[in-house]
Amino acid sequence: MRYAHEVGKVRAAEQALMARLPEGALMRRAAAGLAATCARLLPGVYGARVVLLVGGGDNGGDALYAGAGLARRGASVVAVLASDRFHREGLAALRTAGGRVLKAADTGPVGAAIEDADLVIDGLTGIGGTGALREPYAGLARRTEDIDAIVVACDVPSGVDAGSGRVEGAAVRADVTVTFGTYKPGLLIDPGAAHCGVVELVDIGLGAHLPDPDVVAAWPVDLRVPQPGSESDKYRRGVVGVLAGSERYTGAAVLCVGGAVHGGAGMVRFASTPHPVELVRHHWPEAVTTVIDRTSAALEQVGQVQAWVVGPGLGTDEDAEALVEAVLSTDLPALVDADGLTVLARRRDLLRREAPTVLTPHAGELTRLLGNRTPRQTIEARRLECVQRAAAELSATVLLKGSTTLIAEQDRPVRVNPTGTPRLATAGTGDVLSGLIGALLAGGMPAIEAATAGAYLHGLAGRLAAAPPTDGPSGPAPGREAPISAQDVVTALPDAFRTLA
Ligand SMILES: NC(=O)C1=CN([C@@H]2O[C@H](COP(=O)(O)OP(=O)(O)OC[C@H]3O[C@@H](n4cnc5c(N)ncnc54)[C@H](OP(=O)(O)O)[C@@H]3O)[C@@H](O)[C@H]2O)[C@@H](O)CC1
Ligand SMILES: [K+]
Repeated sequence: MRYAHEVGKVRAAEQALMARLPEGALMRRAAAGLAATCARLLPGVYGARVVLLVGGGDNGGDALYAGAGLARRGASVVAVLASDRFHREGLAALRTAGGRVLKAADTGPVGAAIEDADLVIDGLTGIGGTGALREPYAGLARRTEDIDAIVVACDVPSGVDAGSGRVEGAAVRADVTVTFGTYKPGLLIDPGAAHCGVVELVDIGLGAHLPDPDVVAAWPVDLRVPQPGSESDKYRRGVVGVLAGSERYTGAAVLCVGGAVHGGAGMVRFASTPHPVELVRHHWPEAVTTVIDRTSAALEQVGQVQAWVVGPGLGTDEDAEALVEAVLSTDLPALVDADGLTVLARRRDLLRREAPTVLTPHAGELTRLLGNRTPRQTIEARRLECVQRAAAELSATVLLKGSTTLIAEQDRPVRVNPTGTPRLATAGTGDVLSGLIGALLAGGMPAIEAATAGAYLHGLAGRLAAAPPTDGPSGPAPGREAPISAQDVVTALPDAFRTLA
């Protein structure tokens, strides 16, 4: 797992630790870690051309001390000061080590130094950055685009909001981000995450002073999907019931059952109106299908299951509402998606239940679920805060889809899915995800684990479908990317599961 803490908690931990250390010791630890990474990235430190972009706070101080360290090892270091304020001891250390200093206003020399640099350290803003970068910070951040130098962000790429990953204007795109003490949420959540490059964590001794994390990113070793044992039969492995599709919308049902069939359940039961049932039987003969009378919404017709998935392509009429109500009246884990969420937006009373409920909205669906009080754009810009609020308000496990999928449950760290790909933003992939998570729920996984593993496997399947590994001289490597369909994601799910073994 990668653990991230809110900025306030990072600061509190730093205060507690600083109180026990000599003045400036923590910054020097951070700077030493930063300099060590830079030294590793350079072919050689002696003679390397290094530019420091230095803001007015301690992030700039880190960069100055790291630059001083590199200068002492023979690098040619130039600091560019973005503000009249700067870390005085840091600048003095750099000067003593032989570093040179420019002001951001010296645009000619600054531009030339950045163009010629082998490595640029971005020390403009760290956890103290707020809102869109102002000038001259923004201009300096833009100057790092399309340059030959390796760009190393100090703690957080400047322009990225450390707490949320929000990017409101210019922001540095780093090759490597060296972060201190713990990850910050903005390093794990897009669009911020996409600005970080490779993230390296430098231990500065904060660990003992940090509380439980606020955000965690799951890695394959953390995911425990149910494995069939020798005693398993199809019923013990779990049966998932899928209620999806309607005479008008049929594809969603086929894709949702596809996700469920590949999710490791012992059996998939599918129930709908005649046309989707016919199509599902054709595509997935392994599913047990039932034509149900939508008006009665009697789930006994479908047979015994251990978890329900309801919603994709279901429609939003009264019959659909009756089905959602029937599912949420059971004492079984239930996942509600797509049209089911539109129904829930007008029937939030149905969420009052004991059994686990997983909701899988995109930003627009979450807007409706939250009573249209939070516009879609706000949800997209403040994904972390909104998913936490939704989980608390709706008393459910909420998986918010997007370029970084987030999964929240009340009083637990928010899970961040690290396997997303923009290729997954295509029709029908959400239906595959809901079927997949439903199968994992039926297999007995707790809701947050099922949602986390489902999002991980789904994202990975998308990546594998877009770029299947090809054999190269040094073993399998990702091939070139191609556009993918939701069906391709279904087909790649077994390969995604195999990576967990
Ligand atoms: N505390 C510790 O023990 C340790 C802390 N460490 C390091 O300190 C960092 C935090 O330092 P920090 O608190 O000084 O804030 P920081 O990120 O430098 O930003 C403040 C500066 O940015 C400026 N600024 C802000 N927003 C802006 C904008 N939109 N556009 C333009 N400018 C903007 C703001 O300007 P002002 O508002 O003053 O005009 C001010 O000058 C942390 O990330 C880590 O690197 C490590 O050494 C480990 C030990
Ligand atoms: K920075």
